[in-house]
Amino acid sequence: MASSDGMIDFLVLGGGTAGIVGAKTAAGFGASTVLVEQGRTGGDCLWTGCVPSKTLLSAAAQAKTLREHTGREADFPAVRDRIANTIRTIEPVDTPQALEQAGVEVLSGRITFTGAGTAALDGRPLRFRQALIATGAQPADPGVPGLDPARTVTSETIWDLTRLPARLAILGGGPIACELGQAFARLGSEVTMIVRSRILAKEIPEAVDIVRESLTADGVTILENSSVTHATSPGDIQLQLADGTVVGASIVLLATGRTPRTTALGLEHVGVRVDGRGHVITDARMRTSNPLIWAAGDVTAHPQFTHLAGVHASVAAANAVLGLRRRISTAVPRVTYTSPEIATVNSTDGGETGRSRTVWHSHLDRAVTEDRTEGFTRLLVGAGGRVTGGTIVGPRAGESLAELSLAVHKKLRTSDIAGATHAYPTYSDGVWNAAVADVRERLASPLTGTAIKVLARIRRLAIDGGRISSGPGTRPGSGGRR
Ligand SMILES: Cc1cc2nc3c(=O)[nH]c(=O)nc-3n(C[C@H](O)[C@H](O)[C@H](O)COP(=O)(O)OP(=O)(O)OC[C@H]3O[C@@H](n4cnc5c(N)ncnc54)[C@H](O)[C@@H]3O)c2cc1C
Ligand SMILES: NC(=O)c1ccc[n+]([C@@H]2O[C@H](COP(=O)([O-])OP(=O)(O)OC[C@H]3O[C@@H](n4cnc5c(N)ncnc54)[C@H](O)[C@@H]3O)[C@@H](O)[C@H]2O)c1
Repeated sequence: MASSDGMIDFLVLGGGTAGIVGAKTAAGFGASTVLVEQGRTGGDCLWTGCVPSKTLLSAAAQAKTLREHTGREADFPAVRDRIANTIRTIEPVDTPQALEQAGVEVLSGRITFTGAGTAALDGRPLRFRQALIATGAQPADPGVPGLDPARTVTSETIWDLTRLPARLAILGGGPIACELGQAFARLGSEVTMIVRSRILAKEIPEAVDIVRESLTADGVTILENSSVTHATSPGDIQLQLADGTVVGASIVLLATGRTPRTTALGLEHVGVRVDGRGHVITDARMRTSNPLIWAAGDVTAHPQFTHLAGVHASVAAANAVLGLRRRISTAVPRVTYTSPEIATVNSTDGGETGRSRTVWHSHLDRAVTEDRTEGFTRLLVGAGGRVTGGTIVGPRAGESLAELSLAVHKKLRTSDIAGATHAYPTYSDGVWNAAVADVRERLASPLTGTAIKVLARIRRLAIDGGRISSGPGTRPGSGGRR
């Protein structure tokens, strides 16, 4: 909270993941901290992002099983109730009360900067020493002429639908489109995705091919390299595509990317620069072009993930309050929670160097026992056998990713992973087997092969020369010496 002279040490703009983590970190270091939120604390992740979408995916997987086993359809209002319950269960850690308990004063309203060290909260002046911009992002509007707003939803409003759409058209092919598209198809909607590029353009093609096949098997029609020119809606919506195709829909979901919330923040009054798309520019310490103003989360140009929002905000708050020079990690993990999942760390289509080791899940015993052999585990390996990244495709691939993320973050070698025993049979065996394959191949190099032969020869000579024997009284671990 603000000190007695009204000066705030650390002012946080926005109460999503970045704002909450940044504020709690700063208050934990003893800074007088004020967080301002214009709506509900908790942000996109809790209310309209990760939490509802992962619950929906889980409910949709159960709906598919129900239909396959009984022919019965899932009850959409029950799915909505389940989402609301999940949010209610997770919400308490993000409430203003939880923040106040952590020593953060929470103010409600819309904030803008007014000058150096000053801001206005709905007209009320505030003074601060340092600030964190954590105002997030919102769905981009692709601007389709003729689209009926009453039958158009985004990732923010799709959760208000009271009935399952009979025909759902989705503009976009990123993680939002793929996750929600698969979920609604499994719940029983007829889903068509219209994508300007290919789906999941950041992921490697072999991974995307598997997910595309799975989406198609669930009944999703995917129209890639397509764009909508305009819409008409006498009766159902008709989306006119550039190639002449017409897609009919009862509801249209816009999932064409997210725009940072930087307009009307008064950034020009504090010298905070933004890039061409409106993202706040930061350095690797999360400092903006104003050395006393920091930024984290979707408002920056970093990838838009909850885990990055939290970690980057914590780095920003520690640097701001304690004057540290911490830098953000370059290991960036991400998971797309389709079935199967694509889990990746530092691997992008076209951005890979060094060698790769791939274990196809047709050779992974856990995948075989579960009849889910469509995926693979790929390790990217750099100089000296260091793990530089990787991609895993399969059920719960995100869980096996943790080991790869640690390996990349700590610059571990494949021999480190190979040397750690992994429980059998697990999907993590894929990471292990790929690491073992890499080590084996390196051992097969002429130099290492010669060294191994020399060692084996010395051992043989020692046994033949009688210096080591298996006579009675030899203790295990004594090296066999008598
Ligand atoms: C459908 C969907 C699914 C997702 N799934 C995942 C996932 O599975 N895993 C993952 O890692 N990420 C996921 N994401 C992304 C994740 O939700 C975001 O990266 C994360 O929520 C960003 O947090 P943030 O704090 O930067 O922004 P936000 O959560 O958007 O918080 C910003 C806050 O600032 C407030 N604000 C804005 N302007 C002002 C102002 N002027 N004054 C006061 N307050 C203001 C807003 O009201 C908001 O509460 C998903 C996103 C979506 C849409
Ligand atoms: N599992 C997760 O971690 C998760 C899940 C959902 C969202 N997110 C985050 O939210 C961000 C936003 O997701 P997103 O899927 O909206 O965006 P995105 O930027 O990842 O993908 C946008 C997609 O829309 C397409 N597109 C753009 N304009 C179009 C148009 N006019 N017509 C048709 N297609 C068009 C692009 O080709 C692309 O496929 C993601 O980048 C991700 O960081 C993460």
